Amino acid sequence: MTQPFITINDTTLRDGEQSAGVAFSLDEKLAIARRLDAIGVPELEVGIPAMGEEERASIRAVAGLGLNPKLMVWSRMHPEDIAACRDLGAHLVDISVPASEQHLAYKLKRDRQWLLRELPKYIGAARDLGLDVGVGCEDASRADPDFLCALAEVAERSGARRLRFADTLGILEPFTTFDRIARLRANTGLEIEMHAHDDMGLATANTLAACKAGATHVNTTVNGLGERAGNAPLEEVVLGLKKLHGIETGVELRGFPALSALVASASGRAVPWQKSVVGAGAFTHEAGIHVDGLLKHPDNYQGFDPQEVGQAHRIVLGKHSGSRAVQVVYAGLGVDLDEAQAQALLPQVRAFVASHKHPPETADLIGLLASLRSPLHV
Ligand SMILES: CC(=O)SCCNC(=O)CCNC(=O)[C@H](O)C(C)(C)COP(=O)(O)OP(=O)(O)OC[C@H]1O[C@@H](n2cnc3c(N)ncnc32)[C@H](O)[C@@H]1OP(=O)(O)O
Ligand SMILES: O=C(O)CCC(=O)C(=O)O
Repeated sequence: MTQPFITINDTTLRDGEQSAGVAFSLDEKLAIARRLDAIGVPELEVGIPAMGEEERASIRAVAGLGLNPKLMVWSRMHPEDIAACRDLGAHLVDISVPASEQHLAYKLKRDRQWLLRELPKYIGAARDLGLDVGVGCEDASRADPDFLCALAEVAERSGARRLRFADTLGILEPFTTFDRIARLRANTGLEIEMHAHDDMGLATANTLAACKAGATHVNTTVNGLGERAGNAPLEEVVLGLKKLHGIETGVELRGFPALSALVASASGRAVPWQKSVVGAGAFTHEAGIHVDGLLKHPDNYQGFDPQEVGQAHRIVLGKHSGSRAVQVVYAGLGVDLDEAQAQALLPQVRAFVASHKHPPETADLIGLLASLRSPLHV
């Protein structure tokens, strides 16, 4: 079943900040929230009130911005945690419940009956605070699917509106994700929110599969920040939904470079060069055949136009360059080279990259040309 629209619930400010060693300042949180709003992200998970007054103050401050996104906070099944969500300006609370036997028995030392019995009172307490409720099924991927359906039934009956399916350990693959979400979809009227982790590099694939199976909401983080290997990256999920499934999110893709740079700086976690969509290398070309093909027609070597995500193709010279690329790069410097001159430069470009391990910059290119034109090379 395909949804025409999926609601992005971005958790950069909650799970993203749980990335080991990351701690946003208040100003950074506000700047990230503003920019997520500016590109049209409709929901933000903004923190954990039980962490203390500083965290609550930051949640109030985000709420005080009066932005468009609905704000969600995260809570354990603790009366004090729920009480800490009072008057923060949040709209929703995700009440996290251990859904697997592993977590029930070895984390909380409880059993299924306890959870089914206790859950309604926490949902009721949160509803009494005027909050909408999502039930966050932690470790849902290892939970008994029948038990998840039972949890969904109790949650729905008790006034929750959403069930979060968390692949807490990032152990699912897309086919299983599809089956698990489709089964839930067939058994509950609740909104279903997919929360994926990238331990096996499948967070985006699992998120897209969940959407195909009937999930209505998905969690993302900018640059894929988050616990361990991170969460499903916002930029990949929005692009994948649009390009692969024709599903809209209302998120403006061209805003990604600035958002990515902001979160990289605030988190102290550089974006990997090869990172899809937002990495510096994601649209950089060196190989001669690719550059030649790209120049003849962009669609020869692009799956989508980089301008759609606020980026542009960049051509650099290197070990795998061909003469066409040499001519184009030098033309960019105002130097016209004929085919023979370009061919003559290729060995020098190769030698440069072999010794420097990076493409020649403008000054290097001028130097290479000068040495070619020096008497030694005539
Ligand atoms: C998979 C996820 O991302 S879940 C979100 C995890 N995020 C975080 O942990 C970040 C914020 N956490 C914190 O600041 C702190 O851990 C706090 C304030 C929440 C709690 O701190 P402390 O009271 O010192 O507890 P501590 O962190 O050592 O242990 C966690 C406690 O929560 C309990 N707990 C864990 N999940 C739940 C839950 N869903 N419902 C109720 N209790 C839970 C654990 O069993 C443990 O309690 P115990 O010591 O009685 O066994
Ligand atoms: O309990 C939840 O809401 C999910 C928490 C989470 O971040 C996870 O399980 O990875």
